[in-house]
Amino acid sequence: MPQFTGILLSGGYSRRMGRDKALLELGGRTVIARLADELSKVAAGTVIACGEQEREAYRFLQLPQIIDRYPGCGPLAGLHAALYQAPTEWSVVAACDLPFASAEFMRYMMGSVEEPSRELVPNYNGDCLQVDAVVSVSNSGRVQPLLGLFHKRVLRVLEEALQGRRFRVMECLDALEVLYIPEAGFTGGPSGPSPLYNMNTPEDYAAALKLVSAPADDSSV
Ligand SMILES: Nc1nc2c(ncn2[C@@H]2O[C@H](COP(=O)(O)OP(=O)(O)OP(=O)(O)O)[C@@H](O)[C@H]2O)c(=O)[nH]1
Repeated sequence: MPQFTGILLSGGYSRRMGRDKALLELGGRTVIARLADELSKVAAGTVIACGEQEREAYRFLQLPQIIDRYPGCGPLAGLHAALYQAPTEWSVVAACDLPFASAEFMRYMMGSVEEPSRELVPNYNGDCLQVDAVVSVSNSGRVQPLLGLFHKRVLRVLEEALQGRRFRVMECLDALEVLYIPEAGFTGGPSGPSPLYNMNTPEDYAAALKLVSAPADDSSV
């Protein structure tokens, strides 16, 4: 299994939430602290990818902060800056709007790049291609690139997109060899909220609070 750098994506404006999503509390911890804990279970080291303006607010985590090289350009810029600095070839990224992203789910994705030979997947011609990224797909069929694994070789595509002011992560995926990992195949974690639960609005936060306070599903009762 290759080593991974953990990237905690936590810049941006949280416009829809109206306040910093990363600092919202869920189950007695801030979202960013929850995710830092999960990443620490699977990554060789974790960095916070944020803008200059978030530096102070996240200092309490005592993690290295990687500041966007393209400020104000969204998640793609955070991913780009952190991959650029990452000491490992592969990184695992989790965004602060996915508060239930779990180490178990990250391990499940990592299984797909466990052995170097498995980095090669046959395409429709039967040729073997080298995987550049592994991204998750929710049960509703939504691709979620901000819980995924990225190899440093994607930097060229990311850099070109940022230079060309094309800021959509999904658009970059089109230029990469991507392995899509369905949430549906994930059976490894404790029952609970979906690791791909997406939290962007106050309503999403209210629903997330209910999810953490819901009693654990115990089928033995
Ligand atoms: N490093 C970095 N991370 C970002 C940036 N913009 C967004 N993110 C992170 O990427 C994830 C997805 O962000 P979005 O929901 O698309 O954007 P947002 O700015 O957080 O929220 P909205 O303003 O409501 O769109 C979140 O975890 C953000 O913390 C950015 O410019 N730099």
